[in-house]
Amino acid sequence: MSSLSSRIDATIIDPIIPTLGGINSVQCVYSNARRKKDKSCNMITFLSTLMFFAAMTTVSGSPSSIPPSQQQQQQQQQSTNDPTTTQPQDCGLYLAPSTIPGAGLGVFAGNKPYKKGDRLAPPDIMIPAYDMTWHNDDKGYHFLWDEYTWSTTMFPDMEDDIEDPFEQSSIISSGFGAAINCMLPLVNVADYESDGYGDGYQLTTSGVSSQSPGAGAFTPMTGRIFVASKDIEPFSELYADYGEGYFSGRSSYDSVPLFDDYEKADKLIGRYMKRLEAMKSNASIKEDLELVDLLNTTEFENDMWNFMIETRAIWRESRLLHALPGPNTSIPELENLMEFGGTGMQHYNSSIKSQEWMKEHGQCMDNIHDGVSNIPHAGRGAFASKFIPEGDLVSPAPLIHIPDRRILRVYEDHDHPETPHHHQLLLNYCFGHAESTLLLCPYGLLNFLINHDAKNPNTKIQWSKKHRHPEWFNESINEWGHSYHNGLSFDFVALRDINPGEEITIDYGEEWEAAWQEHVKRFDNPRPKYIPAFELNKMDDLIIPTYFEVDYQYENVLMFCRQHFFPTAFEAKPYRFGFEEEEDYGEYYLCRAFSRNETSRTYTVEVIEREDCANKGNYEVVVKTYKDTPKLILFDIPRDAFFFRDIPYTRDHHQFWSFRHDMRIPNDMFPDIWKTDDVVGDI
Ligand SMILES: C[S@@+](CC[C@H](N)C(=O)[O-])C[C@H]1O[C@@H](n2cnc3c(N)ncnc32)[C@H](O)[C@@H]1O
Repeated sequence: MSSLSSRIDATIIDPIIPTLGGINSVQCVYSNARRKKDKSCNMITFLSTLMFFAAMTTVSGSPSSIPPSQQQQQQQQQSTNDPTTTQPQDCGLYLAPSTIPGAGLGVFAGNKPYKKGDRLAPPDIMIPAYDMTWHNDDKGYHFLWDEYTWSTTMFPDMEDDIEDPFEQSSIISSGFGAAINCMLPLVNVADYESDGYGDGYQLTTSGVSSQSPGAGAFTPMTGRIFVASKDIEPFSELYADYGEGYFSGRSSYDSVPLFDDYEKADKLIGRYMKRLEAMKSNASIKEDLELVDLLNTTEFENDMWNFMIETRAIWRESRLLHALPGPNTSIPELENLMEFGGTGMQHYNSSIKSQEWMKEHGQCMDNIHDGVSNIPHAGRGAFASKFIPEGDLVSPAPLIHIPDRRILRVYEDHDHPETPHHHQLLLNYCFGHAESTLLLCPYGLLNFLINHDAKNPNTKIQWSKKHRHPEWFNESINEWGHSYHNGLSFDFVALRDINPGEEITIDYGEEWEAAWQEHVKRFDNPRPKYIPAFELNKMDDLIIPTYFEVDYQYENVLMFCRQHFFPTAFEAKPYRFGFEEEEDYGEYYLCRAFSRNETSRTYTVEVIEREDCANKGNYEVVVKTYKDTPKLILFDIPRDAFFFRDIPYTRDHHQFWSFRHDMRIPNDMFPDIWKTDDVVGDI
């Protein structure tokens, strides 16, 4: 299996907005110097230019460099005080402003250190957004979620979800996966499965069968687990690896340094420091005593460095220049950084916050854990992990905005765009209002899992006090709805004391409740015998029906027989599934059970192929032969030999009858200015 970094091509963070000084400050950096203002300014500008280009063009040699600044050291000392005794509360993970400039919020370790391999959070559920381009009539569209989603190539179970998942789908990994930022050299979080830690992902109906009105109304994909890929100090920012492709493939990240840029930056600093030394000891300069004095000041060294750094204002897209430490970095600081591991480490110390900082800026994210809901038909749910007093934060929830919910419409054909057949599953995980096209979808740990209780909810949503863009409350959706970063947040807040283990519920609103009741009333069990393949595979004692009893290989599910039960030489086309390293990897053949021996629980099996019947919309079964025999028939085949796969687009959430409705934002919370004339009638 390839590495995580090469397989991810998408996720998260808001565009990094480099914070650059203006060009004027570059031109005369020494204007405040006490002596020889004009001469020194010109001289330094000239020398700097020479040195900068000399360093840039002759980058070579090995890195060495920067030490933590004094401020960073203080902060580090604070954060390494005994965390178990000094923390205000026991919290494993925080949401707080990211260390990365312009990246919005990030996820931070709580008051305890994590060891390499430790699990960091409850598993993420994963929501597929499929065929978005096709359903939007192949037009370009704005979808902020694209910045927060992961490539489906990460998730083997997506293979059977739609026909071409790798091209057409992306996965919303709604908890950690959506909240965590990436700083390539400081990645400290790994994906449990993809990075070889084991087998986290799973498909599950969470106890809701396909015969329930809840079937297909929530995602079957869960179990994405994140672990520490190195030891992590308390209050450190957590960084996952989005892969270099994420940054190189998006113009808004043109200035984000890649690994290679940090290496070049290290070499550049090495050359720069050598040149500076050489200049100071230059024989002709040595004769000018006043200039020698000047050159030996820290001020001069800082200004030289600033001259180089502030050229970022000209070469805004230089990843290399952005890999260099910021303005006013002194020579001893550069030396220290190089010793500390090079430019890639420059934000290491600033990524570790103090307890006081976290108390002021952070919101605890780990008050809840996941499980199967107690509510009939509801799927999974969120449960209190600790006692949460009335009025306290249950969970912080940054919001991804979708200015026009019609983007989530799903069609069978495009002839009548005003009457969609269905909606993307994501709709069920977002909040809306009857008089607006706007949807606000919360992310953050397990917020997606909070279920509805109309009568006795223990939690409510309220606007957070920590919005990135509070001004949006006074602006119409047209003014901010297309911003390519998020700006609003909810807090889920306890309506009463909540005991550990209690399921967290909110009221989704009267319209949701009415729609659900109507759905339950009308639900007519459209697939009475259907069981998804991923459930059949888990049933060790499954009695395989023969094709005289049921036709499930023609509808919704395909049945395969594992190769090692077969004679070696015959002509049927084998299928290969999954990744080579996986236990199940191997050759499979489509097959069907012909008869069953009830005593030995073994089967007589025919190997088949399915052939598309043109224009008939179904398949014909061709029975395969072996050498000169008319059919390939195998005897005494045990249950273990059978393996099921879902036919694309047949899982419950693709069924047009599966329930769709957004959760509702209460009227008294919804600003009038966000109401739209163009109200969407269908939901
Ligand atoms: C925000 S999601 C909640 C998480 C969801 N239970 C899951 O397993 O992913 C909202 C969806 O959960 C289900 N749900 C939540 N509350 C429910 C309830 N009281 N009764 C039935 N289904 C419910 C519905 O399918 C709804 O569309």
